[in-house]
Amino acid sequence: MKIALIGYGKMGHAIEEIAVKKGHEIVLKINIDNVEEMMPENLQRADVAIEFTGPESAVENLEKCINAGVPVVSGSTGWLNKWEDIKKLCNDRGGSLVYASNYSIGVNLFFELNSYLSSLMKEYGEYDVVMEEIHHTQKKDAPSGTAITLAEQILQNVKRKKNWVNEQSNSKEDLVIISDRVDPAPGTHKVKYTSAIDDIEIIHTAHNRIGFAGGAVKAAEFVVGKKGIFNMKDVLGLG
Ligand SMILES: NC(=O)C1=CN([C@@H]2O[C@H](COP(=O)(O)OP(=O)(O)OC[C@H]3O[C@@H](n4cnc5c(N)ncnc54)[C@H](OP(=O)(O)O)[C@@H]3O)[C@@H](O)[C@H]2O)C=CC1
Ligand SMILES: O=C(O)C1=N[C@H](C(=O)O)C[C@H](O)C1
Repeated sequence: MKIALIGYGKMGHAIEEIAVKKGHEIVLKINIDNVEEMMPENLQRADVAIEFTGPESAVENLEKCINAGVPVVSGSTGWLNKWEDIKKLCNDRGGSLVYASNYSIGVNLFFELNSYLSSLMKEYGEYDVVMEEIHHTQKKDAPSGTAITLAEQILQNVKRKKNWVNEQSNSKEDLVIISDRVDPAPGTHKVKYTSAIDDIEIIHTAHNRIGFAGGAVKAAEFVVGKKGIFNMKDVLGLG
């Protein structure tokens, strides 16, 4: 598989290492200093683009890939206020897109656990729920994309919470997400249910970026030859 790497930072490097070990070829590397090379004829040399840049650049990069007719796997977080626009563009152009706030298998299993635990907790109003995410200090967005996905799962089930907030709150209706920035934390997510009697806590701790990068390469292998919009549940067959 020929891969265009859009964003050659921490994740771009980790993805390159895994992709090359699996026998894939990196045919284009785009970073902030050579964005002008991201033209259709260059993108079209790849079977798939993998985009990990950041909140400010993701939307434009996705538009370029979709308009060039190149399937794209995006991991950038902090841009989902533009999700509907990207979805429409992808559908209108008959394109291919995989998006996940977190590509690691462990976090995707954790999502299943979080969803199940929150479905149990819908009946037990004596439990409050709070969240915490811990990442390295270079991270540009807060809360993390993964924390938002976890919060949305909880809000779907625990109806006593009305919305998430990224600050301390005295309102029982707010699902509080605390964001901590500590080096070199690759990514820790905690969901804690507390009552006067006991606490129940689930935690996922990434030890490095290998899980995210390996999942993104898996998603790229999955999307080549397919049309439409997919997520990691599709890639992993989690139904
Ligand atoms: N979904 C998932 O599983 C994961 C998602 N992420 C997300 O991926 C994104 C990138 O993370 P990470 O690799 O750690 O960040 P880095 O800052 O290490 O890398 C981002 C890279 O993108 C480059 N860049 C910035 N703007 C552009 C642009 N317009 N075109 C091309 N390249 C550009 C940056 O260049 P420069 O440094 O020169 O600015 C940098 O090299 C973040 O949004 C993060 O939250 C991270 C890990 C896992
Ligand atoms: O920026 C990061 O590093 C990470 N970002 C993703 C997120 O915002 O959830 C995934 C992972 O936690 C690492």
